[in-house]
Amino acid sequence: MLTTHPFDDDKLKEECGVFGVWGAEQASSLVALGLHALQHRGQEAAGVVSFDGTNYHQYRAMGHVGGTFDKPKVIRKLAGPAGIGHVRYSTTGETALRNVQPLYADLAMGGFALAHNGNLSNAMTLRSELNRRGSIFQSTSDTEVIIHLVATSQKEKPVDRLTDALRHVEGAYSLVCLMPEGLVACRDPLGIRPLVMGKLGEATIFASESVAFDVIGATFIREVDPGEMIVVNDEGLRSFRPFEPARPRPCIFEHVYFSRPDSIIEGTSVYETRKAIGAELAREAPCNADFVVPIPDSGVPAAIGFSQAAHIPFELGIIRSHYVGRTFIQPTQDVRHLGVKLKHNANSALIAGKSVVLVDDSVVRGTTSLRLVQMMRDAGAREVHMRIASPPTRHSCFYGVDTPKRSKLIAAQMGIEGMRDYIKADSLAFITLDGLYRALGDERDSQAPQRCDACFSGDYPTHLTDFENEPPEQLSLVSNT
Ligand SMILES: O=P(O)(O)OC[C@H]1O[C@H](OP(=O)(O)OP(=O)(O)O)[C@H](O)[C@@H]1O
Ligand SMILES: NC(=O)CC[C@H](N)C(=O)O
Ligand code: SF4
Ligand SMILES: [Mg+2]
Repeated sequence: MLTTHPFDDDKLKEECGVFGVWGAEQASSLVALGLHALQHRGQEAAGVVSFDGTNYHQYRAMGHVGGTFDKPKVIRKLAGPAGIGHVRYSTTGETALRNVQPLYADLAMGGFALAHNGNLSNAMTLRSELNRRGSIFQSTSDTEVIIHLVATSQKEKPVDRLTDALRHVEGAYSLVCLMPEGLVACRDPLGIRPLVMGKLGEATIFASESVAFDVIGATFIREVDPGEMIVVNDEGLRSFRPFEPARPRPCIFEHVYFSRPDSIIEGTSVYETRKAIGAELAREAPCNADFVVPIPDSGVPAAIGFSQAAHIPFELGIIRSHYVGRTFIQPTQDVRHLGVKLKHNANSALIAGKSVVLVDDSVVRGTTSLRLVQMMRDAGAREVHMRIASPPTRHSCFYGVDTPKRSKLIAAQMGIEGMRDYIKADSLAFITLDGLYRALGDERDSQAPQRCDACFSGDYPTHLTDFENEPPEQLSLVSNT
């Protein structure tokens, strides 16, 4: 059986990445490079659709970008000066070729290709209605609902049909589309998922994260604003705001874990923000230890910030193998437990006899913490403390991150002392939600939070129509942070 991660069940499964180009020679080669830089956002599958002025060309495959889109014969077939691409981690619909994006449909208005990062929280409800009215779905992904809403809209112009469609959906969407008017980029009114705009020569580019511009030498221009739709074609660029204005609620977890540290979000380096979070954590939950040890990869910047603020040396007490990517052929059940050492191993010569404070960005099921605390002890650590650079993850995400059900989130099941006991650490502390906002340069407004922080607070910024009948133990709208 193929899986996307050796410990597949234990993880927040990231989200998706989108990329779009208008006005470049062989746009698909830029799309492939951009998707490569966004690979951390989705490793299940990747796809590209290009437009040569007359025809659309498409290619989708399971697995990583490299391995498919590094082949000249694949790129050559994706002809034309415009292209969009997607890397997927599924949130609705199984991991199968029919759900791999960009989705494409020949509509009465012309070709329509769509790449979506996010998740719609009323997709099931809309799908049943559309089914009843005769729509025939080709996939099980929430994203396809948008295509049927565009197809059945009564509006004249293609872009108006898209706007009309999006007025019916709820949840999170950062989209790039190829359609008769050109390349269209759009972010939901709350701006839950990121989307940025750049330039390379005459070409206009959109991407989930700015790091994708770096790899192709493009210049960052600005973020696509929450609720903004931008249409790019040979006549130029047109921006408009077709939705009711709303107070933005961008995802706070992008800063903590999802985005690459070399990306810039909301004008700030993700790396610097993570260091600031680590420093705030050190102030809120100080700890005496010989070393600060990061849990690679994503715990590293927060650990550097913690170490600098606490004046405790930073040491690589856990070494991460670079040969365990996130695509891995799962070993047989009896050797599966050995897998943990494939990714992380103790630097025993450093650790023996020392007290360490492990710093990680988040705890989901607690598997990583449990294994690594034990690994430190096996390596002879005298004391093992654990500090986490986000508040306890107590609620599931419905906006494009594949979090486990609440019943699988360790912090939804027990308090901090219970978790400390479970992972067998000498001490355990999480940054507070207010502390996290402080590290981001804000003071959290508890009546109207400036960001989506629902996985910590339970304060979901949209209706969750499809989940209204979930049992309360799976879904709680009550804040208990
Ligand atoms: O409590 P758990 O269920 O174990 O999940 C939490 C862990 O998962 C993530 O790391 P991951 O290994 O996915 O990726 P990374 O290498 O980018 O840190 C996160 O950084 C934590 O280390
Ligand atoms: N993680 C995502 O953004 C996924 C996009 C879409 N909801 C899908 O499942 O394919
Ligand atoms: S629930 Fe959490 S991960 Fe999901 S969008 Fe909100 S803050 Fe981000
Ligand atoms: Mg990690």
